[in-house]
Amino acid sequence: MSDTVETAARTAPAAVIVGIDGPSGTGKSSTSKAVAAKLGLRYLDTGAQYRAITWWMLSNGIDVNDAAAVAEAAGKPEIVSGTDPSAPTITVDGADAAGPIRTQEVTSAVSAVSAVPEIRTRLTELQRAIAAEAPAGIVVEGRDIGTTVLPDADLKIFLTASAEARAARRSGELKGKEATDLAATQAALVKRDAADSGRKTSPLAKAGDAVEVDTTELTLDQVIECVVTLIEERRSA
Ligand SMILES: Nc1ncnc2c1ncn2[C@@H]1O[C@H](COP(=O)(O)OP(=O)(O)OP(=O)(O)O)[C@@H](O)[C@H]1O
Ligand SMILES: Nc1ccn([C@H]2C[C@H](O)[C@@H](COP(=O)(O)O)O2)c(=O)n1
Repeated sequence: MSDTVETAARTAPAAVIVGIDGPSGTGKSSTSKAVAAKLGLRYLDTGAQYRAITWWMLSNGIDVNDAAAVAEAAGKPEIVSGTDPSAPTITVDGADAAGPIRTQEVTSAVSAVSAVPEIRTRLTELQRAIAAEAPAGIVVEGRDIGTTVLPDADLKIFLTASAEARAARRSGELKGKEATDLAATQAALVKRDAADSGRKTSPLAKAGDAVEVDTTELTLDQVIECVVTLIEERRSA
């Protein structure tokens, strides 16, 4: 090994694996993307993968409430995630799925599809493979990253926020909506959280060794700063 290569190997920080979990609208995606971009890490949105497979089921006429039919089709679509935090991508069988996976139809169906064990096994394997290939490390966000997908992650974060704050954030994304929509948005968030927390296989849950960050009263910049500080502390420990 040349001196230069040897010095670089000694000084380059080891790959860092970060898992960020939490209920819907707590800021997982915004925080994870920004933290990964700041620290030169890859970024994986596992919710986008569950949405993508749900979109494929709906597009192929599979009844998402028929767990046996969903399980039988679980291995069929090819899901590919691009992990550049400044331009994350998701394709299904080669087609760009970034737009279609955000429709109300997919949002309403995704909890049923993601409760099917065969779906979880398939995507958990994919997520572990992506994390293992990230040279400098990766920020992976979802619902079961700390408990199931990456139980040996260097840092686990569990983001929370009040249902009111999360609904207000989501409504802010949909400018021009009436006040009554805020209540409907909150009810939909709470319903999806209950389904995600209540399923048998790898439910939404805080890992025992995760750091909980309540973002209700924090700006997004404050949450990003907090997570960056926690990662730097782990790296220097
Ligand atoms: N601390 C914060 N303060 C104010 N707004 C925030 C904060 N964190 C995130 N947001 C905003 O809240 C909305 C939801 O954030 P984001 O999509 O990151 O949440 P999420 O936890 O990934 O949600 P989901 O699980 O539904 O994908 C976005 O519009 C984002 O800009
Ligand atoms: N690790 C994960 C990530 C997501 N899901 C399911 C449950 C969510 O309601 C849905 C969509 O996720 P979002 O885009 O809102 O982050 O996907 C899961 O079960 N496990």
